[in-house]
Amino acid sequence: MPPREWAEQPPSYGERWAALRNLPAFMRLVWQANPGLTVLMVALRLARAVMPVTMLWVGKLIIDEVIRLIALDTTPGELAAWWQSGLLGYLSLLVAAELGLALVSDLLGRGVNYTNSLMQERLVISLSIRVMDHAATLDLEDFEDAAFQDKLDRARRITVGNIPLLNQVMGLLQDLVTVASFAAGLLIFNPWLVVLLLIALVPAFLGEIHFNALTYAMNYRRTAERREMDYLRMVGASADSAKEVKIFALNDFLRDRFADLSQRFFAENRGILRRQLLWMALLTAFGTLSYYGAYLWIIGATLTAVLSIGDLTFLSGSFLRLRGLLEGVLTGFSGMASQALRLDDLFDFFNEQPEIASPATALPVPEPIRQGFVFEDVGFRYPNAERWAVRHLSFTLHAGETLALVGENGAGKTTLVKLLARLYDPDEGRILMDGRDLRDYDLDQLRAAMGVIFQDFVRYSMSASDNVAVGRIGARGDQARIEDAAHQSGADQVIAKLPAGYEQMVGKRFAHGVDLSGGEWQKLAIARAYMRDAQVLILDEPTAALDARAEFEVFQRFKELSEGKTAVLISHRFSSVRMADRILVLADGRVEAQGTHAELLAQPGRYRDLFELQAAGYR
Ligand SMILES: Nc1ncnc2c1ncn2[C@@H]1O[C@H](COP(=O)(O)OP(=O)(O)OP(=O)(O)O)[C@@H](O)[C@H]1O
Repeated sequence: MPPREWAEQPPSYGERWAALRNLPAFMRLVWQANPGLTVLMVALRLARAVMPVTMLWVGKLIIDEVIRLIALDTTPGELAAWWQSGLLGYLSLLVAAELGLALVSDLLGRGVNYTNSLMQERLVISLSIRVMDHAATLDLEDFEDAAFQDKLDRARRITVGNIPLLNQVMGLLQDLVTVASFAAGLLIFNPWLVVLLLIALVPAFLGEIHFNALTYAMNYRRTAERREMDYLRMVGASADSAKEVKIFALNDFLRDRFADLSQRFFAENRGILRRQLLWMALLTAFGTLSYYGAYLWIIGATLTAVLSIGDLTFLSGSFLRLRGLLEGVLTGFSGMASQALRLDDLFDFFNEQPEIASPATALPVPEPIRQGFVFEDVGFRYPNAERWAVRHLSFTLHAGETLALVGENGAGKTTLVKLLARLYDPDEGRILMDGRDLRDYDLDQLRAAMGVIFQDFVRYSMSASDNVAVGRIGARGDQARIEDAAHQSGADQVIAKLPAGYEQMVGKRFAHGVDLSGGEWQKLAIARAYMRDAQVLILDEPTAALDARAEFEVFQRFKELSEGKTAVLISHRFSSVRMADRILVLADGRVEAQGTHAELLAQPGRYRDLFELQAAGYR
């Protein structure tokens, strides 16, 4: 996929037409969303497409027949006499046919709407699921990359609401068949009529494409701003930020920033719209002149008896419809091209492949892990970051031991944990598990063997029970296990106070949701670690909001329950850290010192300094 340099310049005609290459893939998505419905939708459209010309032709036959009848030498005066004369047989047949066609056409129209709406829903559901599934396979690194976020954002925008492209493609197919049927009718009379029509329309068509391209390019260029606008709108009016917005009186600041961005957007948009107005008015006037040229020929040919009155009505009817139809087809085409261009975003996103994946022949993760993990001179730098988050990091995490990580903010503790869980791969050095590179193992099994609770764990707006169950979502139905996990983290006491207990919706996002305190959320999150029951348990400071006693208890219990398991805990509280079998002091992304609490206190250094600082605070 070419990167989008369009940020600087609008897509060319070529690029827009090239985007139509996405249509087969798009129709495949439609087909996969529901094959039966797709067939029905196409069949109804095709049937509907040939109705207008058929009806107009029958109309022409009716007029010619009426004119033939009234021109007869002996015509009855009364309607009843007409009826009895037996002359109206053919005419009645034609009128009945016209009525029948009108009824069927109506029914087909409703059928088309029905299948369309259903198909829309199906497609939105199926695309949303695909986007979610695919996003789940991608690397964490991708999500931290702004360009990727823009891409994801655009892909997601396609899957929310309705997907105009489906209607456009189907409508266009229908219109094209209708146009072909009318054009065939015109050809019978005079091929030049068709040529005249095309000449009238092409300039307007190109104009339309051009302006669509400009608008798309502008929207594309402004993805980042649009994201910021969405963000401002959200921060300005959301439950999560309401508290701070009030306290800091941020509303005016947020609103002005939003207004400023949207004003720039608006001004640029208006510029394009004005130019479009001018050009399109000119081009359309040119088209109208050509139509009326054709019209003059039709009138002349009828006066000179080249055409019958029936032919005249058929041709003028065809002309009127064709004009509308062709304009529709051409604008439809250009609209479709710009929608198809947006599909590039979706397919780009689907083409994005994760770098962190299982190797072709993956090793199974040993059970139990016998030796543990060895970091060998590991270095890692976040994408686009100048600084190494960790570098020359070497240490061993023995199977079955509890290791604590301490260090000041930014020392690299969380990064170490992310590397251990293979959310990232090291840029330098390697990490071994039981003597083999972590990258050699099956990724799914590796992740299943790890239970990590991060400091910024997710507060799911779901039931309390589900908030625990996410630790091992496969066991969601196992209430006893959920309650046991909640008991071990102390979350059971939090849940006991909720009006609906385990079924209580927590979080403020939905009606009836009960919000929890920071510490209460943390207890729910820590229960996930017990729910998971993984070989390696990692708590990355999810206890910061707990009071000292609660944290002590959490870690005490964690230590007991992780007996024989490999565990890593990160905390800034020494009362908790000292429980670990071994402590690693990190500074500037490397190991500065290690040992037991007693050993580290016995030597001068950062650990003793920090410990004494904290102890002094409590005295
Ligand atoms: N997603 C990220 N993108 C870029 N840089 C990052 C990212 N996350 C962390 N860093 C940087 O990497 C370094 C190590 O961060 P890390 O989160 O591992 O520290 P930490 O020891 O866990 O800190 P804390 O005690 O504050 O949680 C820091 O300099 C930080 O700024």
